Amino acid sequence: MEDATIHATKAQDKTVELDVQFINPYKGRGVFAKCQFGKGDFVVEYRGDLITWEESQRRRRTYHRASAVFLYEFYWKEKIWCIDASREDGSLGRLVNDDHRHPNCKMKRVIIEGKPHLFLFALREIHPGQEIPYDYGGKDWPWRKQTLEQSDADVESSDSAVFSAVLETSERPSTSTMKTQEQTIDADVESSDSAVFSAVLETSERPSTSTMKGLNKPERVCSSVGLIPSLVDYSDSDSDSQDLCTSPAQQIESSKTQSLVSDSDLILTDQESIPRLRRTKSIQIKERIEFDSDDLFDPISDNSGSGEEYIPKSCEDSSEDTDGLVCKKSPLEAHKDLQIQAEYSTKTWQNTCPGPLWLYSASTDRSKGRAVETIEQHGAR
Ligand SMILES: C[S@@+](CC[C@H](N)C(=O)[O-])C[C@H]1O[C@@H](n2cnc3c(N)ncnc32)[C@H](O)[C@@H]1O
Repeated sequence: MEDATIHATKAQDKTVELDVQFINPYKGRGVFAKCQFGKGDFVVEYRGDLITWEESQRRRRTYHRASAVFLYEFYWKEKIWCIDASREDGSLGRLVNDDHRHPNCKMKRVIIEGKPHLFLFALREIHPGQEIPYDYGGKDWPWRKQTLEQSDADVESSDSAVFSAVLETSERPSTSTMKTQEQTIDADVESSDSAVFSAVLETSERPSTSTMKGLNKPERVCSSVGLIPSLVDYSDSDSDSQDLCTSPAQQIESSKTQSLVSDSDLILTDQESIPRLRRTKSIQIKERIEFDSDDLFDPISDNSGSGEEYIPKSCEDSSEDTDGLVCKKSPLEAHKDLQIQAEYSTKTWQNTCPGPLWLYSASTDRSKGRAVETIEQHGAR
């Protein structure tokens, strides 16, 4: 634990013991052990901006989904907090991939000097050359639904543009003015081979998400398009001082015995359905400072409210982390982007990737609360 605290305090990774490697275009990069780790060893911190849940929701609405996946939500002091690791800052924790079958690490929330940190600890011995994965939780991650053969086929069918797009670093998106309303897309996305199709968006009031309590089980709208699972770990245990007496390995073992929260505890955020929540214990270290949530807002380079909409300007920006098939803007893919781009006004959008040019336009009849959207193919560029 001392090891973790030292690294967290210095905001340093174990660069001698860990390595980043490009795995494939589908999975992107991953973190690998260069040295042996023992069971219970601190491996890496999931470092980023500590923000409130409200701020994370705001960012989630403005981020491209490739960035939104780096928002890790967790429960602490009866509130949901978030570590936003979307910035490509060279830190390693953000690059650790998911493996729910054979994870060799586990994420633990650790409080150091009054602030929560997310640390990965080894669940067992990790040998040099092995990848460091942990269980992201939930069950809606797209790769978990795919067979190995499917993802291999995806990788093989990916072209060099895809390859370089994944290799490139992703940028923090600028701004967006997307509304916080649910959209139910009534379109036959299966008929995505047609050059032109239109979709009707029906708007509906979403329940207030300012508090978790009292939320009904969300309906899974847009399940065929735009489902973005989240990194979440909502533990409700803040009084874990007894954890100080146990090693991380013991804590990890004990957390495995905790019961899972039922599906009825799922909450819905603006663009996603959060997968099943997990209950884990936290570790408390020298809680000295009472944390003031006002300190947590880090506006970074965020221009929200400028009225500017986020438009992908490159292949990297428009990459789909969910399936890795970037730059192949089929109507289905473009349709997914509609959800990110959708706003209740008239607007146009076009993809910037090689291949056929897809033009998207949307206009809204505000009085009826309906948007009519069109995607049109304009041949190869
Ligand atoms: C927190 S990032 C991890 C780092 C990422 N691989 C990268 O290169 O930036 C999460 C993203 O990694 C990819 N990923 C993580 N685990 C994966 C897995 N088991 N199979 C396929 N892709 C995975 C997905 O694109 C996911 O959205």
